[in-house]
Amino acid sequence: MKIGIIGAGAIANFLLKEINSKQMKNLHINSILVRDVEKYRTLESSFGVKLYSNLDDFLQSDIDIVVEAANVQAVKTLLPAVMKKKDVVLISIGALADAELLTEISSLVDEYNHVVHLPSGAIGGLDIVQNAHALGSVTNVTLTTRKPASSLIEEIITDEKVIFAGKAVDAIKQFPKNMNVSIVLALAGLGVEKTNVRLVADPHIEKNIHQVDISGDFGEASIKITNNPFPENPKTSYLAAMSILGTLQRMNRNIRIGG
Ligand SMILES: NC(=O)C1=CN([C@@H]2O[C@H](COP(=O)(O)OP(=O)(O)OC[C@H]3O[C@@H](n4cnc5c(N)ncnc54)[C@H](O)[C@@H]3O)[C@@H](O)[C@H]2O)C=CC1
Ligand SMILES: O=C([O-])CC(=O)C(=O)O
Repeated sequence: MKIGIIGAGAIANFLLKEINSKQMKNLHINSILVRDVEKYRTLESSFGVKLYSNLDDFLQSDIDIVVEAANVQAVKTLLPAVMKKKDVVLISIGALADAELLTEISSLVDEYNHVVHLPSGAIGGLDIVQNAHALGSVTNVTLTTRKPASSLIEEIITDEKVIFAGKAVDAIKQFPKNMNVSIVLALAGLGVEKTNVRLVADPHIEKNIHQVDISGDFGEASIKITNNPFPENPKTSYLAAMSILGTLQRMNRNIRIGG
């Protein structure tokens, strides 16, 4: 499968190393869309890719699928045009908290028949939420995220501080680089208005910890993921990048595990 990536940050570089440098079977990154081609020119020789700054040229290049690894704003701006031409894997899923964009994307899926893949990113438990919600009988989904205080706030604190408590739809507005997980969780179940979120800045941790609590007719579940952060971008968990790779690898398989 030939891949085009939007963005050239921590996640994109991880994918370039794992897929192109290690010559991963059945996957190859051919094209990267950036805003400033000169800034990233060395990627061409290091990883054998071609850089584009024009979306149409990028979409017309030799790629089967687009992987977005940029940010929420880029998804809002670029996704409708991408979906008319290619299947897409999104990691800045927070963009879909925007009800208008979600409606537009749903009608583009119907019209152009391209698939939108939403990897589980830095969390787990989406299988439980989706299955438990099959009869619409999930009553509560709460995400509690703890990140190192220095990656969230400038203020120096000695005790942990809750910096957000409320609905997923508001969490992503205030923390677009940290709360994408809350939106994939919401889309899997109760929606962005009914999925509860707490974001805690913790001066005593070095990992990104996500706790997902689910209850409903099925029973109760709690899943805690203690994520190693990316050294290049500590806001981002290593698992988020791995989840893109896993999603791409599973597309080639005919035995589907977990649904
Ligand atoms: N779903 C999840 O679990 C997670 C999602 N994320 C999302 O993934 C995104 C990427 O993460 P990282 O690679 O760590 O961030 P990063 O900040 O290292 O890299 C993002 C890159 O995208 C580029 N970019 C921004 N707008 C662009 C545009 N319009 N066109 C082309 N390039 C553009 C930036 O210049 C930057 O180089 C985050 O912003 C966040 O939205 C991050 C962690 C977890
Ligand atoms: O990487 C993480 O731990 C979660 C994250 O930043 C996001 O969901 O935006």
